[in-house]
Amino acid sequence: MKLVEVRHPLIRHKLGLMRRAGISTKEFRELAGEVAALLTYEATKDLQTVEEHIEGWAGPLVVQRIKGAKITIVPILRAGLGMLPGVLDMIPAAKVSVVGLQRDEQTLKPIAYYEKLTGRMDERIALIVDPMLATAGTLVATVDMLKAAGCKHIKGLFLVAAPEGLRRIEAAHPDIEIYTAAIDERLNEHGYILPGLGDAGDKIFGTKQFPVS
Ligand SMILES: O=P(O)(O)OC[C@H]1O[C@H](OP(=O)(O)OP(=O)(O)O)[C@H](O)[C@@H]1O
Ligand SMILES: O=c1cc[nH]c(=O)[nH]1
Ligand SMILES: [Mg+2]
Repeated sequence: MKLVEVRHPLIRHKLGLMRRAGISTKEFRELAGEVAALLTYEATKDLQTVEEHIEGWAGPLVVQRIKGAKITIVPILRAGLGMLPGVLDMIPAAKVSVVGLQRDEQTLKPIAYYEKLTGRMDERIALIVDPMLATAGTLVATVDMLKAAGCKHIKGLFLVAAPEGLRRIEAAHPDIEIYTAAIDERLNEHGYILPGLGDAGDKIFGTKQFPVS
């Protein structure tokens, strides 16, 4: 499985700010969008371009245009919505395919409750976005969903990933690509990533926060 930990100084700085206890909803949201944009830049490096002949201000010239790659962004509700604006800043014309999954707090198994994919998934590159890859139950179920819809080219963008989850997704779906701002140490007994970010959904939406360590 292609796994890229994007160790760019801007990303490391912004992620460091996100890890502070007591960060405000506004700050967390802004930083989630900014890191998502930087991850998108990295994850789209291999898009192919073609030459296009245009009329420029000083005469004809040849420019580059992205070669017919159709992209759909796949935010996983709810926390994935926090990364969506940053990804759309980079790819404003992308179609958005929303999926909704929530982890059961006891079993840690994902419960799927929503799926609205755009058309022609078999022709598209899917960019899954979710801040946290913990046990990977949510990601495995999402990739299952996308493959069932015919999707063949899948990339996942995460703010933080746990080694346990990375091993699980590699075993289940070795053909996908993962881009993450950080590979953290481990999961705690509640399935939260350490040092992690805490509950990313709660931080993005300003809902209640549990002590989890
Ligand atoms: O890798 P896993 O162990 O499956 O955990 C990761 C999932 O947990 C969080 O979502 P959560 O279930 O809290 O839903 P929310 O976004 O609605 O808060 C997170 O945003 C991921 O989707
Ligand atoms: O650390 C974690 C794990 C799952 N979901 C989160 O929001 N944070
Ligand atoms: Mg949550």
